[in-house]
Amino acid sequence: MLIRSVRARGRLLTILDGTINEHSKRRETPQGITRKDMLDLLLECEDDNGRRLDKEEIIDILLSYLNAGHETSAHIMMWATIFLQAHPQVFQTAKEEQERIVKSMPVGQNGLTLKEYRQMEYLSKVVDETLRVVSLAFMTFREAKKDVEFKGYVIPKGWKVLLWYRSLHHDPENYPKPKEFNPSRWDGYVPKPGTFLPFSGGTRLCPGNELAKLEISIFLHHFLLKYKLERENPSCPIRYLPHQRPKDHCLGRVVKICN
Ligand code: HEM
Repeated sequence: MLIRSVRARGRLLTILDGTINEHSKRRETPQGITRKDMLDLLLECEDDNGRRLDKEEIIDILLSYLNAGHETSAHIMMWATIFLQAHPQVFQTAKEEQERIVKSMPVGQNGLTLKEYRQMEYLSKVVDETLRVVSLAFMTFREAKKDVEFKGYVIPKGWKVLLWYRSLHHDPENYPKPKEFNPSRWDGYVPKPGTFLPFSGGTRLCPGNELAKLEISIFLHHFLLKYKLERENPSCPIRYLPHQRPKDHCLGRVVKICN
């Protein structure tokens, strides 16, 4: 297992190394770059002393984005399809919203734009509710930079604090009947500060949070309009580590329901 993962890392490093070289060369051509992407920004950014990131540092950042941004969104997409399929009424309401959005698109428009995305009010609640119930990033650590007093206790400087997001999201005082998947609980509801942190908060807030919600919503838009999920073992037990998922990896079929 360890050897395979070291080899896989080696292959990834070769690919990313090639991509960076290619990108750097393209930046030197007369046509240069027409549109900057994340790699351009990483190649350009400097600290206060004018030092730029070296190739190894850029590769580390790209790898951390790849890890942090892939499995997370994919798992939430999977759970949203599971919940939608298990709650036909929610599925129907979300589907009708997407049908309305498609109907209101200007003739000739091919594909979704931000305008349509912003109209996905109910779907956004489906996504938030999925993030809450699943709490994929269920905990993290922080270190106290100075003595901190909290609810009559002192957390001494240097101590590590374990933040258990799932217990926040499943606290019945914040979310009545917390185990229930109920997107309508978000109707007109603004969570109290610190009670909804699927992407963490503060300076380490997930930088991919808006992108994640966008890609999950686009995926669900297409899923709702054209597909359904037929699970092989709908009551399969859940495995919680490293990420929450059915033990059978959600074995089943995604079936096309119309053209
Ligand atoms: C549903 C999807 C996602 C969830 C639930 C999620 C959740 C989180 C959480 C809770 C953290 C903070 C961890 C901590 O406080 O220690 C985090 C950090 C991070 N996430 Fe996400 N994330 C998601 C998608 C993405 C995407 C799409 C990207 C990038 C394309 C991304 C990139 C990152 C990075 C780079 C960090 C580290 C930030 C730092 O340490 O300053 N995430 N994410």
